[in-house]
Formats: sequence, structure tokens, C-alpha cells
Amino acid sequence: MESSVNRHPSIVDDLDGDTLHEECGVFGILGHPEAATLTALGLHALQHRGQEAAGIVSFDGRQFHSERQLGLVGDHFTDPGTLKRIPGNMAMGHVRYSTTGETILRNVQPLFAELEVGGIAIAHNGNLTNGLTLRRRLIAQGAICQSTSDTEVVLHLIARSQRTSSSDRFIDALGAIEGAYAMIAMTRTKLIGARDPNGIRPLVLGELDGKPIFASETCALDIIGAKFVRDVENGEVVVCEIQADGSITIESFKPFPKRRERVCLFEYVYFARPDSVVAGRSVYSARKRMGINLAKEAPVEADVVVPVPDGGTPAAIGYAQASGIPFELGIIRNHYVGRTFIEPTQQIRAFGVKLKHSANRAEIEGKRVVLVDDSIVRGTTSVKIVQMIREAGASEVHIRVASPMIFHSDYYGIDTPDPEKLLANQYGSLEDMCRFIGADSLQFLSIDGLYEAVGGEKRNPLAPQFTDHYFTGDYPTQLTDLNGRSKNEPKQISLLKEAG
Ligand SMILES: O=P(O)(O)OC[C@H]1O[C@H](OP(=O)(O)OP(=O)(O)O)[C@H](O)[C@@H]1O
Ligand SMILES: NC(=O)CC[C@H](N)C(=O)O
Repeated sequence: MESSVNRHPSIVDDLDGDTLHEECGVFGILGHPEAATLTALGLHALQHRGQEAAGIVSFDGRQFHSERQLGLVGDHFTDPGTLKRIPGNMAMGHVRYSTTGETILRNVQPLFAELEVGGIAIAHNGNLTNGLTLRRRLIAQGAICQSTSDTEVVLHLIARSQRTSSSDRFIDALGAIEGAYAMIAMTRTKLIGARDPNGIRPLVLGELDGKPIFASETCALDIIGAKFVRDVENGEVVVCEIQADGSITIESFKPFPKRRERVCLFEYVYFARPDSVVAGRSVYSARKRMGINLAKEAPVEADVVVPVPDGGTPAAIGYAQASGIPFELGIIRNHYVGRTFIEPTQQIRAFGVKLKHSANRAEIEGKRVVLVDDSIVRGTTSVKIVQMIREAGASEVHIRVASPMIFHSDYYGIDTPDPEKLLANQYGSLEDMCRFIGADSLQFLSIDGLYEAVGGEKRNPLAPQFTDHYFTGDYPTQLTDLNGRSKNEPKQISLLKEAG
């Protein structure tokens, strides 16, 4: 396989995009007569985590059913006809933003396989840092991969496990993978939720009418009136099973060597919905505190604080409260355009920013404006917005960013481009970055200011409380797929070009 790939550089070049991508959302429910509908609603609440594709797999006591489509949850799963095709009292689903493997139907999750022990569906948020290494090994051993997604290797590992039960096989497979995962699996009787040993990606256990639920974020529980039970812990595998008498048992396993929890800071900065509680911390409150700390660290004389919506809004509220400068919606966001940060190409991203924001001239004209955003990655948003605010008559434009500068790529799912495309790496100094963006001043929140906002204390350099590799270069896991990889080597391997 590898050598064939090397013989077809034009095909693989095509597949090897310049960016890493993020995110995905997972949801599953066991033992509920409305399983598929509840899953569709849960996925709708998680739509911000992935907009490329959505899928649901259900089990009706006899057969599994699968509906997987490119596009938004609402595009497909609001149709009663579609929901009728996924019957049963257990269901799980996924919203995808690709990190490994193209945006094509065969990569859309949940992925399903027929094994010796029966059918199994899996859905994954995160990215494996040894996925390609495992995939190559499996293919050399005769595995036939149906997708180009990193997640598929888990199915092959389950199939090859010598353990008897499906949950033991799943645990066996997880033991071989490295990187970030919040993963759910569904068999004829079980719904299983697991988090990687560092707990990089979030996963919660909830409950509705006594039936267990797994979801990426608490906002997916809220939408269906379900109760939050607890977070799935880092390195934990929770197995929920329907017994012969219809009762449901829940067992917890900690099969992996213990590691310190290091939730991804970017969940708090950007990804998670502000009304979610991630690892016991309100995302909204954390974002607001980021703004408060930013106002303390980087004050500026100005007339109005304007958020870059939506991501920058809670931090801007915090900045305004701490600085005493009035908060105004000086930029209006068109809600019919997706998140620019997670669209697949630079061209579409730039286009998206223009479609998405417009200046509210009445609140800007003649004023000294502090623009607050959650992050600067490539700088696409900032450049366009500063220009737009100036054109609307602002006398000064100061940018305040509620997270530190991003210098390093992410391998756990975040859509950071190659390091040289990150704005912080393109310019040697803050002044140069500021000049490029066209602002009067530019300041970022410090790493300690961010830690304090999220976790209440400064970064412990000996044992960081979160993963912050994009700011610091401190990666919490092995990066096996990168070892010895040349810069131009493709990140994924596929010889089949598929339409749509
Ligand atoms: O420097 P850049 O490469 O432009 O990326 C950073 C921008 O991307 C995100 O906004 P996005 O438009 O994705 O989402 P939002 O509407 O949820 O804030 C983020 O909030 C920043 O504004
Ligand atoms: N963003 C994600 O979590 C993606 C999951 C998986 N790596 C995929 O590409 O399908």
C-alpha cells in the first residue's frame, strides 16, 4: 500500500490538505424508545463541533440501522422518514469535522463492522497520533480498510483481539492507540463510553428516564432535558449494558496506566459551547474570566469594547466589566454562515469571514474601539474585521485576544494549519503582527492568565493542569506518526478518489 501511494504522488497530494482539523461531537443513548430522535437532538446541540457530516446508527433488537450523510444534522435528521429508518431503543451518533481522512461518505461516522462477536458501531472525537502507523501495520497484515479515517483502525483492532466479550475487545483496542479520544461504541446490548488517559477531549455521562447517555458536552443533555450524572474520567471506560430482564447495568473500568488529566484548553477558549460545563467548569464563566484577566494584563484607553462574535463575546463582556469601558455589539454576525475556523480551505475561510460579520456603524463611528476575540490562528478574521471597523469610521482599533499566541500545530484534532501558516510564526514580533493586521495595538492573554481563568491557578510548569501544546509545544502524548516523517510525506493514504 505504502509503495503504491508513493507511485501516485498526484493522488496523495490531493488528499494531504495543509491544515489539521477539528472537532467532532458524539452522542449515544441506551434503552430509550425514542433513541434515534433523542440522538438527532443531541447531535443538533453539538453541531458547533463538526459541520461536515452527521450520522446515526441504531439497533432494534434484531438488526443495526445506519444513516450517514454529508452536511448538517438539520439537513437530514429532521425528516420523520429518516428517523423511521433508524428504529430501536439504542442509538448513537456523530457530527464530524475531519482530522484524518477526507470529507467523503465512507469516512462519515459512526463506523460499523460485523465481527465474530456481532455488530459494533464506533464514534470518535479526537485524533490518533499513531493512527497511520497502526493502519500501515494492519494493511500489511491483510486488513482491508474501507475508509481513510484514523478511527477505523479501532474496528480492526477490535476484530483482531483475542478477548471474548465485545467490551474487553474494545478495551484491548484502546490499549493500542495513542492520542486523543472521546469514543463511544455500541453493540447489540451495550453502549460504551471511553476517554483517553489524559482526557484531552470531553465526554459526559447523563441520564434520561433512568436510561444512560454519553455526550461530548452537557449542552446535548440540556436540549433533551436529561440529567448530568458525571464526567467520564480520563482513562475510564464505562460499559452500560441491557440485561435479559430489561434492566441496565453500568460498570466502570480503568484499564490503562494512570495519567494526569489534561483537558484541552482550547475547549474552553473556542470549541465548547458556552452553556456547557467541561470537566466541572462552566465554559462561559471561564471565557468571561479570560476577558477580565485580559483587561488587567492589557488595558487600553478606549470608548467601546466590541466582541468579535460569537467566540469573543463572553471574553469581551469580562473585558468591559473589568475595564469599565462600555460593551456594545459593534459587529453583527450573520448566523447562517458556519464557523470560519473549521472550514476546510483557506479560500473558503476568507470568504466566510466576509459573509459572516458586518459592522454596526452607529456604535463604532468616531470611537476608539477595543476588539476582543478568543484567538488568532491564521489572522484571517482579524485582518478583515479591523479593515471593516475602520471603514465604519472607528478612530482607533485595538485588538485584545483572550488566549496566548499559537506557535505549534495540534495533533489531537484542532484545526491549526502547518506551523509556518500560523500568524505568530509568520511575524517575528507583536509589532509586526499588529502592523499586518492593521490595528493600532495588539495584545494576547498570557498563559498564566488563561490558566487562572480556567482552573483558578497559574500553570504548573512541572505538571501542567491542562494540555496547552499549541501555545507551549508541550505535547502530552507520543507523536508516533510524526517520528521520522518527512515534511512532504502524505498524512493519509487513499487510492480511491470518491465523488462527494
Ligand atoms: O485567525 P483566524 O485564522 O481567522 O482564526 C481565529 C478566528 O476563528 C474563530 O472564529 P470563527 O469565525 O471560527 O467562529 P465563531 O463565530 O464561533 O467565533 C475564532 O473565534 C477567531 O475569530
Ligand atoms: N474531529 C474529530 O474528532 C474527528 C474524528 C476522526 N479523527 C475523524 O477524522 O473522523
